[in-house]
Amino acid sequence: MSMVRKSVLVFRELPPDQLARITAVHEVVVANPRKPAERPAFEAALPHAHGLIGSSHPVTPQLLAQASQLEVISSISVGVDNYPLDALRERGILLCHTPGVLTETTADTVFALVMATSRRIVELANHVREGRWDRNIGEDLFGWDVHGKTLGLLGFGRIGQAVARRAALGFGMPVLYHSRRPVDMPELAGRAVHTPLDRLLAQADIVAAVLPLTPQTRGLMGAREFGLMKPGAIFVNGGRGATVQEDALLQALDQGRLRAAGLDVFATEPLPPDSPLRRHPRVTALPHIGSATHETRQAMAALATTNLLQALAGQRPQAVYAGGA
Ligand SMILES: NC(=O)C1=CN([C@@H]2O[C@H](COP(=O)(O)OP(=O)(O)OC[C@H]3O[C@@H](n4cnc5c(N)ncnc54)[C@H](OP(=O)(O)O)[C@@H]3O)[C@@H](O)[C@H]2O)C=CC1
Ligand SMILES: O=CC(=O)O
Repeated sequence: MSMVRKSVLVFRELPPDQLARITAVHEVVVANPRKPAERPAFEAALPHAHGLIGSSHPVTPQLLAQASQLEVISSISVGVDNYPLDALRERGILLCHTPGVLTETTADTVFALVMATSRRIVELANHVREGRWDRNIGEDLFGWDVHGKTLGLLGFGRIGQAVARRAALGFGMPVLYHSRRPVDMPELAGRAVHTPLDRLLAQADIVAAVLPLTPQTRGLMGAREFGLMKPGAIFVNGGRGATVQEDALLQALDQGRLRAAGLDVFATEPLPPDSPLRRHPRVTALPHIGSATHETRQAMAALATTNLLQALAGQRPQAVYAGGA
């Protein structure tokens, strides 16, 4: 690695072992701009930073304009919707991310939401916790089978395919998927079928979105799309909240068209206190925990640190999303 000491701004907590890898080589400021007390330190360090590493905070073009020395942003996430891609390209700044290391964990989370919504896990656990289990439950509390149901996947990249494997191989579910290009997945040998969006929505019992947020996917699921879903279908989102028009989702739930929704991601995060999604009886809401296990967050931090150090040493980083020479 390069012996030239550069300035690194860590804008989200990093595990100590990864932070130590950076401080061994570079000057480091740790300041999370989401914490008011740390905001001044973040702003003071930004103009000198050669590298940024972190996640969750949107790097706006205005913020980028203050970072005149910047060579690389290393995001501790696979999604890159928090970054101004055009401005980064114009300035030749590398954007690195963490694909692959979080795929299986995020697929587990998506599948957990499929199970939780279909079998009413949270509602029934609360039934016990709140002391309402005083006799055998009746039909009003029965759930719905997952095995054998048709799963419609919006997005069929790394995570979508990992969800499909769980569904098709573990639960005998036929899988339909929507993406711009068909994917050859011999492992599923015809059990995952590339399907136009409208047909997928009309045929799937459970629709799970694992899409990146882009100008094309923003608001993809609106009133028309929820209206095409089977009456009583379930909707799950493990990609990005803003791919869904939340008002339309709520309306589909309230009108009884959708049976339930399982959501790990929201248009605004954390979910605002007055959001009806917080307490809706047929919504299982999680605080964006797709990749949040000890093992996976450690692997993401390690990959992001490697990306950063490689970029600052003038090497091609392991996982570049965009930019650079
Ligand atoms: N909940 C959480 O904590 C997590 C959420 N995520 C989110 O999941 C997203 C997906 O991750 P990953 O699977 O690794 O990404 P990939 O890039 O591997 O997959 C993206 C998929 O989306 C499809 N896609 C992209 N644009 C469109 C479009 N306009 N219309 C239809 N399909 C489209 C792609 O296919 P094609 O290009 O052929 O259209 C591809 O199948 C991330 O970008 C991130 O936002 C990721 C990790 C954790
Ligand atoms: O949402 C998480 C990510 O890695 O992207």
